[in-house]
Amino acid sequence: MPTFTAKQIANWLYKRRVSSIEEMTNISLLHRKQLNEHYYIGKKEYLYKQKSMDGAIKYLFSINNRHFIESVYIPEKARATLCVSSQIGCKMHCLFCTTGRQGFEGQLTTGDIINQIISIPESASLTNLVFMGMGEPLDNIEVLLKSLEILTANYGFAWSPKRITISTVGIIPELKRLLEETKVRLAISVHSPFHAERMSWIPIEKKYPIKKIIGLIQQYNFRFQRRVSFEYITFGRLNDDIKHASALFRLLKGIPCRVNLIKYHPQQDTVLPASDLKNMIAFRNYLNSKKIICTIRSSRGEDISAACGMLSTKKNKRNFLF
Ligand SMILES: C[S@@+](CC[C@H](N)C(=O)[O-])C[C@H]1O[C@@H](n2cnc3c(N)ncnc32)[C@H](O)[C@@H]1O
Ligand code: SF4
Repeated sequence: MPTFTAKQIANWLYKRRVSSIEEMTNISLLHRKQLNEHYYIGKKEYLYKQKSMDGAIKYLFSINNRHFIESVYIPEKARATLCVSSQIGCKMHCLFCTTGRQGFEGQLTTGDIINQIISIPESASLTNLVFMGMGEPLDNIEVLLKSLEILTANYGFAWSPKRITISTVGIIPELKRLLEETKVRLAISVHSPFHAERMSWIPIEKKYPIKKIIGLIQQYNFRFQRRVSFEYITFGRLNDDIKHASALFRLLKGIPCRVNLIKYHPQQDTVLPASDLKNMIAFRNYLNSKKIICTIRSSRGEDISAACGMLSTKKNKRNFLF
């Protein structure tokens, strides 16, 4: 096919967002027939949705009719964010995370990631994307990079990379690729400034310690356009005291960043205690006094198990397997 057909196809897929090759009417009949012989458009409707009292909406998608993933639409005053999944389950087994408890069931494809964005009714109103749904995005790096290209390229959605945040526990070689090959925003899940403690909650700390992750981040410039933030779940009497706040300050010293304190969303068979708001406020105030911008992130969608770390599609196998 002539080179310009690629541009036409991208236009039909990413700008017009068609559901079938037949709809690509400026491509010749012969070429549409050839395309149909080798390809299909992976646009798929969601299976089910649930709305939270706070307005967040959780969408359930089927993957190959055998697995399930969830995405969460979060409307706010001035923005509308979609929390996207990058894997079916997760291999990282973080102690506090329901997705981690589900275990790993498979990788998503680039199509599966893009489909979450284009197949929700609120797609056109989205202003931001956060890869904070199911899975560890850097553990699916090729697919992540390809998705980011489609989202930011002129031939694709042409979004500014400033509108996209990748949240990660910090897999160092892939983190380096993300930093080198894209300009998206970064959110590092820290949760403890201490090696042994972080390792007891996030097993990958053994291989990729937070100190080394910070060492890598220090090599890049976050002073201007690009932003890095650090996510910190507060667990009652475990990591929510001033000793931790001061160690976190020393760890992050010199990096222009912000810290987001996250309320712990307990799992059914909870093993960790949640923190008091009083302690979270004291922690935040300590970091603010040290000139690190720190905020307490409000939880969204907790009543429908859509808040950070609550996504799991284990139960859907019973309800939706055909
Ligand atoms: C589900 S993860 C997905 C992205 C990536 N795998 C990561 O860990 O950063 C998104 C955020 O939710 C947090 N999280 C996980 N379980 C949580 C829980 N039970 N309560 C609050 N936040 C949780 C993670 O630490 C992370 O900051
Ligand atoms: S917190 Fe992130 S990396 Fe850890 S198990 Fe959950 S999804 Fe995976």
